Amino acid sequence: MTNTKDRGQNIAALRRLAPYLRPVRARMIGSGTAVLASMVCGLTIPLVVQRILDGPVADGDTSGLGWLIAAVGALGAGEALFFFIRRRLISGPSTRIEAELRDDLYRHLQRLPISFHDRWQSGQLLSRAVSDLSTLRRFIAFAFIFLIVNSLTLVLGLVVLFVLDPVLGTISTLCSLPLVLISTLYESKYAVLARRAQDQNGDLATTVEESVLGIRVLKAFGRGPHLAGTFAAQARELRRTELRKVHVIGLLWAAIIMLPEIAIGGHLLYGAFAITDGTMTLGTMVAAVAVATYLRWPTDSIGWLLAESNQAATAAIRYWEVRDAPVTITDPDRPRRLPSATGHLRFDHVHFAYPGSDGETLRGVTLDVRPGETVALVGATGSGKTTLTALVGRLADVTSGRVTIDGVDVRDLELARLREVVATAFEEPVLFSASVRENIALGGGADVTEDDVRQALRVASATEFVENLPWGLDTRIGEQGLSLSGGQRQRLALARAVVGRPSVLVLDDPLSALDVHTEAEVEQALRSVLRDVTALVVAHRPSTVQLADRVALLSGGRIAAVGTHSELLATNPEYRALLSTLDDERSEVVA
Ligand SMILES: Nc1ncnc2c1ncn2[C@@H]1O[C@H](COP(=O)(O)OP(=O)(O)OP(=O)(O)O)[C@@H](O)[C@H]1O
Repeated sequence: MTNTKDRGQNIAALRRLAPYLRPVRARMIGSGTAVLASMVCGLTIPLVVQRILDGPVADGDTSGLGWLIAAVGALGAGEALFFFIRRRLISGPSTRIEAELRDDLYRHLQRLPISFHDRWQSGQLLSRAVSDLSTLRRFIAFAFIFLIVNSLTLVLGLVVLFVLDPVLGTISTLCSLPLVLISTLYESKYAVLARRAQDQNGDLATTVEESVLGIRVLKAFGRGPHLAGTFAAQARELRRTELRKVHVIGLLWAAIIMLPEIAIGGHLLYGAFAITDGTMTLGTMVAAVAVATYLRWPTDSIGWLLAESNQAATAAIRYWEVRDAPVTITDPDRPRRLPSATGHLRFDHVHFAYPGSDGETLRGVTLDVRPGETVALVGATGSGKTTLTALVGRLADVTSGRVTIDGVDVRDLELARLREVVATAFEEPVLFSASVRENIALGGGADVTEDDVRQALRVASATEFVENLPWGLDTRIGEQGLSLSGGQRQRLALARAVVGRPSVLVLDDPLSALDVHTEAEVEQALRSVLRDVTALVVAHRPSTVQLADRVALLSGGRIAAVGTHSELLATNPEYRALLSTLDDERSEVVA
């Protein structure tokens, strides 16, 4: 029952690839036909050999031998030529399909909400985007076609054997039948192991990725050997699964290899008696053995091809698991226009709960940030500041209530338009493996000019250090900008946020990695930016609070108080207490 269900699931996952195959089906059919033609050539050679043995050799008359030898040569050349044509025809389509599948996966990953990425390990996504898709390419280019062609060749070969001699045909057919039974038995076992191995590959990729990204932490805490132990254990697990796969497929192979040998043995035994009795010619027996030998590859390969197909089905299932993940943050059906945003940002009775969590993180936040105003968001750690800021650019959607810009619910705006209006700089300034210019331009869409980039650098007080980089704006910064200091990365992230001249700027503790001197510089620059935009700034330190016109205190999932820094200091004990801990942390850091 389960087998049938699994097989159904496997086939369904592979059938869903049909739209990708359709545009290249002519080439695929051409490739299949070429390989079939190649095999027909191969299968015909034994029949010519039969003619040679039963004709010129038996009669002692070599007059027609030349043509027959030429025919063998031509068939051999045809076999090779058709095989070559197959390869030429299929390599383009299979790599094209792989690229399209990969493109679509990547595009989908970009559209999936942050909640999806929170749940999924990046290594699992990586292994699906890389190794699973290579498995699918191999399947399309090879296993898929050969599974069909080899089965056809097997049937064709059996027909030839029947024509040569019905008994020989029956012997080979009887030896082929157990193949079906063995393959069915083995298939479900192998499918489970294939899935396990592919998942374990993903886990391994996650460990490698995390340890590379976190290499500083691991070194600083001397935890490298510990993680190496974890990695080795995972690698051993994977090896065990691979060995079990080899064991299962080994049994199948042993059976599959044995069957054609038994058939050949049967042919020789029967043929020897039949020739002695005079009911069979030597040429027929040699031809039959040659055909049976030729059928060894189509038969032997079935096990391997089934393994490849199984692996491909697992890869397809894993691929569709990601592609089927719903895109929950989408463009509205009827987007509203926001011609020129003034940047009036409002949170209106906003509630938010993380999927799967027991309680709400935000329980009715109402906050008004007027055009051009800067509001600092202050709250204890874990109070929901980052969560609240994520709702502005729709990195997550409110559970209830609404966030509006100039009176328009952010969910009613086209996402592209919303993200033009709203720019965010995160606490962790992630930079990409690209030039400084490209990293900054990323924040402003396609029409960012050189002047925009330079202006953004000035605002973020980054001009000087960028000019001092070996190739200035063209300097490639490493993965995550690892070759830059924390403060430099943060300033580039800031430049990236302001380059598109957004109306609403969301800054999640943008000054956390700056030293006192640089902080003062960036703060000064920020003041000038903040004059022109509406800004919501998560503040972890008193100096950031000073940048704001007003301060909002987030506590218990609500805005507990709003006022100027000095008002809140004077009137709100919770704010005072919070600020004093921030002050303490700050002085500890400075000390
Ligand atoms: N992806 C998530 N899934 C479930 N819960 C989450 C997720 N991200 C954050 N939380 C929880 O939501 C709460 C608020 O987190 P958030 O990061 O918004 O707080 P914060 O005020 O920004 O904290 P900090 O000042 O430490 O940066 C925390 O209890 C946190 O554990």
